Amino acid sequence: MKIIPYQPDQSGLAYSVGTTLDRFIKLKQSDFPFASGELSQLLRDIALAAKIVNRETTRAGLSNIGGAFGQVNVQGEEQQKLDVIANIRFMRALSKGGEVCAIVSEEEDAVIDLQNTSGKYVVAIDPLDGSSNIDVNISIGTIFSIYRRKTPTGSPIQLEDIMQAGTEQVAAGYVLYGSSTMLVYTTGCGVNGFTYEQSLGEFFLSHPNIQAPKNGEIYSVNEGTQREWEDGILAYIDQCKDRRYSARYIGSLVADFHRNLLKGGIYLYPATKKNPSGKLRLLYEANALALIAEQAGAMATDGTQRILEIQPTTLHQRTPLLIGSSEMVIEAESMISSLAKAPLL
Ligand SMILES: O=P(O)(O)OC[C@H]1O[C@](O)(COP(=O)(O)O)[C@@H](O)[C@@H]1O
Ligand SMILES: [Mg+2]
Ligand SMILES: [Mg+2]
Repeated sequence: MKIIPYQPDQSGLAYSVGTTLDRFIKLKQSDFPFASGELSQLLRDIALAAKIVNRETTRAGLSNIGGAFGQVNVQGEEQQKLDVIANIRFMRALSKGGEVCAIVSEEEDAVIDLQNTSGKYVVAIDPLDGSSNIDVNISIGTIFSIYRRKTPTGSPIQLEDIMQAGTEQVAAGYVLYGSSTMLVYTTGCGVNGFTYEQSLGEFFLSHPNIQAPKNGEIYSVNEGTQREWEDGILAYIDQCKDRRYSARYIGSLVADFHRNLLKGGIYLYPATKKNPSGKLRLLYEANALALIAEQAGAMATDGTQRILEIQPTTLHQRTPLLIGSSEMVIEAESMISSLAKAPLL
């Protein structure tokens, strides 16, 4: 009988493709020498809620949870039933874990104080992104940002715990409920993507150390709003067309961002007459994706300023967003600054 030693993975990484999210989180905890494991547990709580929301989204067409909820949220947008369900699922997961003291959600007017003064973390979340796509079976997502609270634990939460710039995020991620379900996140040490294996109920590492292409040939913008763009945006999109780039726009930020992150491209949601500060929300849409973009070597700006450096002043603050391959974002930004801003029609 021959006995041979097990040959471990040759990649040189402490983890390899096929590693479960749980195991990966545990291995990565050593990146934070003083970490107590609470952030790791929080990421697991989010992953659990994502699995539940995944279950709800995949059967929405079969049950009575598709369609409008019959109310508008604080932004004046019609809530879908799944917006409300996803919000409940994430709220439950985040409040039960014990690591979180406060939550900012797209679906809640005010900050939700969990009355858990020992919780170290604040979470900002868009529980269901791209919800207008639910009933037509097109990819949707969840976006989250995690901040460490500024004030000491044991004391009531304060405004400064909530109103933190994106640079203060300790982790951020998104879940994409698409042709497969993926969870992509960063803790500031690169970006990793996990694909959900439904029958096993596990997320597995499928996209280790994601690196965004520096350049690309895809532009993503809602061209229906073109009449309201400033000159710099018009000129940049014209140039994309001159170069015969491909136009790709799903209308789910997570899905549009994810495609461009992997393939190379730029996503733009500029200011328009209807949305003079842009449409996307700083705290629970732009910041998380901006951190992921930067960690993957891409960029995110509002046209003049790095998204992560914007100091929020209101909870549901909006921002113009240009995000994606670094060379494309730099070019768009320079066209915006070189062309005098024409007043919006
Ligand atoms: O329909 P528009 O104006 O192009 O807006 C699309 C954008 O709005 C959003 O749907 C907003 O997200 P919510 O569904 O979470 O409100 C983004 O996902 C998307 O990129
Ligand atoms: Mg959204
Ligand atoms: Mg939403």
